[in-house]
Amino acid sequence: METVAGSPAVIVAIDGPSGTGKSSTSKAVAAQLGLRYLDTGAQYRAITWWMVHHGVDITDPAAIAAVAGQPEIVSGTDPAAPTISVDGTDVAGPIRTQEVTAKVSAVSAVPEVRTRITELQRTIARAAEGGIVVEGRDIGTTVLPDADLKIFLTASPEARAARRSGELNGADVKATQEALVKRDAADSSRKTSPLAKAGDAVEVDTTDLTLQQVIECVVTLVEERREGKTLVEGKRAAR
Ligand SMILES: Nc1ncnc2c1ncn2[C@@H]1O[C@H](COP(=O)(O)OP(=O)(O)OP(=O)(O)O)[C@@H](O)[C@H]1O
Ligand SMILES: Nc1ccn([C@H]2C[C@H](O)[C@@H](COP(=O)(O)O)O2)c(=O)n1
Repeated sequence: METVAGSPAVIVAIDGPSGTGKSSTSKAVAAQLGLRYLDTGAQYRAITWWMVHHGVDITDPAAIAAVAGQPEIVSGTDPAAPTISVDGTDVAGPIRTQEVTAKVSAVSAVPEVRTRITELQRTIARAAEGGIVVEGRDIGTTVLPDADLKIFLTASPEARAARRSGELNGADVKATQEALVKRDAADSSRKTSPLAKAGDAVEVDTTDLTLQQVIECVVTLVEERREGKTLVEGKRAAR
């Protein structure tokens, strides 16, 4: 399968803790290389929003599991304008509230939620004929273990908190850092498909890099992988 520009389709998995730059990097890389883009965190936020909206007790995993199949989540994968809706309602704004952020780790730890959302992610990735950048916490390990390229972004908690505080108009950096570290701990310690680096992922520490430098680094890695695929496919065609 080939992209419009004639390059082989690539599946790129980008994982890492919160605030390491996954969304900004993935969107920019996808836009630059003509790939689709999927924000899997937005999907977990969307199902969390639905649970809150329907009065489901977030502290009760059985209650969450019982209704996990009900919401219809739709993700738009244009990197220039990604969208997310639940049951036809645009939830791009509501999923970014403090309430959803505080509850998303508990909801996303429920195995029935993960099974549902993982199936959706695989369907979207399969449909992206020209290739896709998928970002999250378990993409390289669980969702797309055969991805052509796996990247694991890291950054110090201080750098991540400073970035997030800037976004939240000067919010208390210490409180932001505590909230980030708490969410990472919950996401890394859950039993089902925790936040983890795949054994074959390339780790990029973004602490002292600008966003532009990270984007350039990932674009280069994707292009190298594509060149490798072109060579392999060329050899196959010559046989
Ligand atoms: N290398 C960088 N240097 C400075 N700021 C950055 C860098 N990478 C990302 N940022 C900024 O940090 C903030 C968080 O980035 P982003 O949302 O891409 O992180 P994320 O890993 O997707 O976080 P989350 O998992 O919580 O969604 C954004 O404001 C972004 O512009
Ligand atoms: N593949 C994924 C993506 C996200 N989550 C959960 C854990 C995160 O805390 C939450 C929100 O993600 P964010 O918007 O901050 O990227 O969603 C997950 O479990 N698996």
